[in-house]
Amino acid sequence: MHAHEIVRRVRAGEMSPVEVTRRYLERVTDLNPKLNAYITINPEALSEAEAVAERMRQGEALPLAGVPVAVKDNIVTRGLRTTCASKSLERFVPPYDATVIQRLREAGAVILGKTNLDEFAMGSSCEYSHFGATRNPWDLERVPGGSSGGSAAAVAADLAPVALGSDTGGSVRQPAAFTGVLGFKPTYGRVSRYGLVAFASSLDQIGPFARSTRDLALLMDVIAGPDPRDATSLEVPPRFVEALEARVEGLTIGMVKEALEAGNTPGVLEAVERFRTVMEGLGVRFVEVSLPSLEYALAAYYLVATSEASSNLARYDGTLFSYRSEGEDLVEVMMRSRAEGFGPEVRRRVLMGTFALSSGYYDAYYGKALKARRRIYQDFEAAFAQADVLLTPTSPTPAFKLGEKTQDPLAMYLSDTNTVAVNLAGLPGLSLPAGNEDGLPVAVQLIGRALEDERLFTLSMAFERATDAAYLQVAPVA
Ligand SMILES: NC(=O)C[C@H](N)C(=O)O
Repeated sequence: MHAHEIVRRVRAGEMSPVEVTRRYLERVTDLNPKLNAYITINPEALSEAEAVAERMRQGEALPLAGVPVAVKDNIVTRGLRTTCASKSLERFVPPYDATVIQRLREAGAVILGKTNLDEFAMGSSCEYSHFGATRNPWDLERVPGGSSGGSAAAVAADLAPVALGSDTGGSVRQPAAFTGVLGFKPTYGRVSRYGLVAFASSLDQIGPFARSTRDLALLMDVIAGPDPRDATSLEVPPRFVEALEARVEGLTIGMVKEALEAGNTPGVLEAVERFRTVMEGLGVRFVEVSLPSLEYALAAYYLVATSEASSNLARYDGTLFSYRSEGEDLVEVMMRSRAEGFGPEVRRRVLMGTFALSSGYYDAYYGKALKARRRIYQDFEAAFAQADVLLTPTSPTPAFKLGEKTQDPLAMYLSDTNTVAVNLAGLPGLSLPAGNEDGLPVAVQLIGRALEDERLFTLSMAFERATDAAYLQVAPVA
């Protein structure tokens, strides 16, 4: 079901929040063994749904009345374990809710469970999880993308109407593309990061998944907005649902030349063309734009992200809340706890980041990456002088097979080419399904100017209305 339908039916008294939650829990029990989308089911989900019903009886008007939400397991939930798919946090039960969780609860949503991810959100396939890989509901031999693969798979298979993920370099958009759902990465600062376990703090943003633009907007209106607990959050009120009714006529979309040149599969290019044709029919103008420094984005991203990660992950030393190993003295305990608590990709990233920041190498690596970041930002500014919104494929290929890239980290990193630049520049990016290739979904990415997030929803809604929206159907889990 769509979240907006649930809200309507619950408010009309046609269904109770408990019935809705029970229905989803049954589906999860049925299908999660095949998908491994959830790490933990919230044992309190039904009683939380009952509490929502009680609030409605008291007359509260709740924008997400009775909507079950799946939450990526790197967003902290009070009393419900939050593992980051890592052995190091396997038993960590947070004493507080992230701001987004608090806002969801206030809005009447029910936290259904915590979804699988690549450990600490580091990966593009959801295979680097201490709890095993998540599978793509369109083809169980394929990955759902990552790192928010569990949230994407859950929404695609309707094991939740909507979900939250986090996006540092594409972790919401790429899995959304691989599973045929909508995924959105807001402008840096529009959604509070308080309670999101930090990976790369200058890039991380929480973002929603849904099977309709309206649901995506409903969620954004609840989770976005300033938060005194996150100094980087911005004083900009969310107006996403309102933006669904705005007009697209007269807008200009810039096709990013470099992203459309090499490496895309035919199905991905067809999806871009299809999107263009549909939108031209609605009066949108298309021009070609260039981002010459896009070729440095991946290198810059993997330096900035790993450098920040090496610092952020220093806290998991076995002394406070993470996995603790044995040892002769404190240093040995810390070293062993980290070596045993972290999986291979996290260790690789911490090593790369520590190296990039070390004295003697700092200027050559981290310093240079910051310069490239600046150039990328300037390229975007120039492109936005010619167009209101930019267009690229979200990912150059549809979902790949399980195991296909785990032995080759570089090949894995390459699936992020089009998404990482958006995080480096702090811009909003929306992935929307626009076609398929051999039965697998493919998607386009819309990139907006900073703080013009809502415009992407206007375009997405127009595309959804103009097409038959059959691409938003529930995945078969086969
Ligand atoms: N975390 C992300 O946004 C995904 C990216 N593939 C990474 O591994 O860093």
